[in-house]
Amino acid sequence: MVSFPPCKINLGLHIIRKRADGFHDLETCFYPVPWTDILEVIPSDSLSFTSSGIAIPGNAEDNLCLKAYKLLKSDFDLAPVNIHLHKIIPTGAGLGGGSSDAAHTIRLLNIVFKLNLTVDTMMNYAAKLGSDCAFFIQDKPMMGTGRGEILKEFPLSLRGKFMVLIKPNVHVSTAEAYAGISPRQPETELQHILERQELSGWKNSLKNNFEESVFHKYPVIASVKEYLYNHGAIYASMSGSGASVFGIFEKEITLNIPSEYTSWSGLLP
Ligand SMILES: C[C@@](CO)(OP(=O)(O)O)[C@H](O)COP(=O)(O)OP(=O)(O)OC[C@H]1O[C@@H](n2ccc(N)nc2=O)[C@H](O)[C@@H]1O
Ligand SMILES: Nc1ncnc2c1ncn2[C@@H]1O[C@H](COP(=O)(O)OP(=O)(O)O)[C@@H](O)[C@H]1O
Repeated sequence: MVSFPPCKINLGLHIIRKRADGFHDLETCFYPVPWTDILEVIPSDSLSFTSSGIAIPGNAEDNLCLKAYKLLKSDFDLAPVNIHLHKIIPTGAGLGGGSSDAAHTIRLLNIVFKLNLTVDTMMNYAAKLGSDCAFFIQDKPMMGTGRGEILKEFPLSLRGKFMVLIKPNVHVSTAEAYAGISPRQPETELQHILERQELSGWKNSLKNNFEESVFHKYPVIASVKEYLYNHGAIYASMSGSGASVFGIFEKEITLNIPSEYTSWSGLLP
C-alpha cells in the first residue's frame, strides 16, 4: 500500500520557554502542504527498508520509518514488511519531512494490519518519534502547543492561494536552532493573531522566532525571504527551524530560482 506523506509549514512560531526535559514549549500553527514523499509498505518474509530519491542523512537503520514500525511492533504482533521511501521533501528544511514519513508509516501499518487504532492512539505513538510527528496523523491545519505534540484543529484555510517554497542549499539542524534561541513569552498569543488578522496583515504581526538567530548565521535564508516579498508575496516566512522559506501569493507566479536551490510551488488545495 502506498501513501504520499506531505510536508508542513509553520504559520507563526513562538518559542516560549525551555523545559526541564530539555525541550521547549512553543505555539505554532502547522499547515499541510502537498509537496510529498512517496511511501510504500508491503507485507514480506523479512523486515527491510530501502529508499530512493534524494539522500537521507544518517544510517538506514535509524530511519524514522523503521523506528515507527519497531514502535508498533513492540505492542502488536506485526508480520515483517518491506518499506520503500522515495524521498522528495528536502531534509534539514524545517518542513517535517521525516516526521511525516514516520506518521504515515503508522497510518499505513494501521490499515495493512487492520489494527483499528484510533486517531488519538496513532497520535500518541507518533509523538514518541518526534515533537511534530503527531500533526501528520491527520494532515489538517492544527494549533500546536507543548513541544508541538498537543494539537487542536484550527479553522484556517489558504485554499486557492499560490504557495512557493524555496530551500537554499544550507542545512539547519533543529537541535542547533533551538540551542541558538532565547525563549520568551509572546506579547500576543498566536491564536489571537491568526483569529483577528487577515492574511494581508500577517507581514507585520506573524513571526517565526527562529528567524533572527538563523538569519544571522545563514544570511542567504533571509535573502530568499526578501526575494519572495520583492516578487509580490502577501506573506513570507522561514518554516520551522529553517532552511526553507515559503511565500504565499494571491495568484500563480513563475520565479527565477537558482538551480542549486530546491523548490516547490503550487495552488493550495
Ligand atoms: C522546529 C520545528 C517546528 O515545527 O520544526 P522543524 O524545523 O524541525 O521542521 C519542531 O519543533 C521540531 O520538531 P521535531 O523535528 O519533531 O523535533 P524532535 O525530533 O522532537 O527534536 C529534535 C531536537 O530539537 C529540540 N526541540 C524540539 C522540539 C521542541 N519543542 N523543543 C526542542 O528543544 C531538542 O533539542 C530535540 O532534541
Ligand atoms: N524518513 C526520513 N526522512 C528525512 N529525514 C529523516 C528520515 N528519517 C530520519 N531522518 C533524520 O531526521 C533529520 C531531520 O529530518 P527532517 O524531518 O526532514 O527535517 P526537519 O526537522 O528540518 O523538518 C534528517 O537529517 C535525518 O538524519
